Amino acid sequence: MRKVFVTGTAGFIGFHLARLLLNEGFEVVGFDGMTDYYDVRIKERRHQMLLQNQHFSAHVGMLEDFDRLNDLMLTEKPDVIVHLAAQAGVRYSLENPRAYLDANIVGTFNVMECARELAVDHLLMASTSSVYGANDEMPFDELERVETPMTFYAATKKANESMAHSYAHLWNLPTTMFRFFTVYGPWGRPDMALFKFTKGILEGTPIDIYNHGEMYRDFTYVTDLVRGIRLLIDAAPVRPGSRDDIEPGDSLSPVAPFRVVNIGNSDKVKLLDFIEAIEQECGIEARRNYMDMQKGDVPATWANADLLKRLTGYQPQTGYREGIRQFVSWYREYYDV
Ligand SMILES: C[C@H]1O[C@H](OP(=O)(O)OP(=O)(O)OC[C@H]2O[C@@H](n3cnc4c(=O)[nH]c(N)nc43)[C@H](O)[C@@H]2O)[C@@H](O)[C@@H](O)C1=O
Repeated sequence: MRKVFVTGTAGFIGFHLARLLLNEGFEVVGFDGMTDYYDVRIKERRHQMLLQNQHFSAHVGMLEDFDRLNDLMLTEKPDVIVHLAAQAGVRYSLENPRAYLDANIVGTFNVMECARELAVDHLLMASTSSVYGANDEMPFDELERVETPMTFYAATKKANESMAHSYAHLWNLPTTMFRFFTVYGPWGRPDMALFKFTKGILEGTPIDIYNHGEMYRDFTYVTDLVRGIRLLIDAAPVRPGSRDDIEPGDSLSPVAPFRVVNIGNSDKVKLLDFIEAIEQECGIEARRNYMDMQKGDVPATWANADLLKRLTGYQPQTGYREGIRQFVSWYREYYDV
């Protein structure tokens, strides 16, 4: 049985990925800092659910604590590492940039050091569509320049991509970085739009509408997203012999077994339509509070997911109405409302 070390298993995406890998017969070693950026109880519940499977083990520790992380890695000797733990969130990075520096830069460096030492078969790590920053040519594809991060969060993820490329090159470490597009679904993060809107609508409190509703996101359903990750585990990049070996449209580096891959639904949804679907699902109209654009926010994201399709044969497919239906149903059951 192959062993996968997953960081961030008490988090939203890590939880779903671990569940999928366990269902497929992998052994999963989970590592999570249980930070209190949002309600820790939901993180504990996610770990409790995973622990029902005997092939899952949960370890609590901070990425910044290299000795702890490294000791565990050396004991477990995973075949593959999927690094999802991070300080996430676009807007919080204006309030507390240091949390991003510590978790995303130092923490990711520590994971890379472990991966190098163990010479794992494949290191896969999370980046974000936020690295596309001020780019306005849509849909976003992996080959375009990403030189205009609009928040420090995006800057740390962009830095992670560069850091990882250097290690892939120097140590021949097969590395894939995912650029996620606004992921949503059951067990979602309480700081994200869908959670906040659903809560506000069900409780009858006003919800803020940024940029007067002129916002677009490529909302990606979490079950689709982790299916993409699962398939990419088996698609480790191989260092090309020369530039001519790289297929057009592939982000493979000419000098390293390294690539970045968008995982998105390839559908640009207007935020007002998204909110309307939540209202319909809840059977309650939202009290709307129109506001200006928030500092650091980007008006639109939209993924070109051709590379994911080419590498895995898979393409996310859940529409936002279905995804919202699943989320609201989970939310009502979880909070008993
Ligand atoms: C890929 C990326 O994905 C996530 O970032 P995000 O796209 O900003 O996701 P979200 O669910 O927070 O926002 C979606 C949309 O909804 C708007 N929005 C939010 N919060 C309120 C809110 O409270 N009110 C209103 N009106 N709009 C809101 C917001 O302006 C945006 O148009 C991160 O988790 C991040 O970790 C990441 O990497």
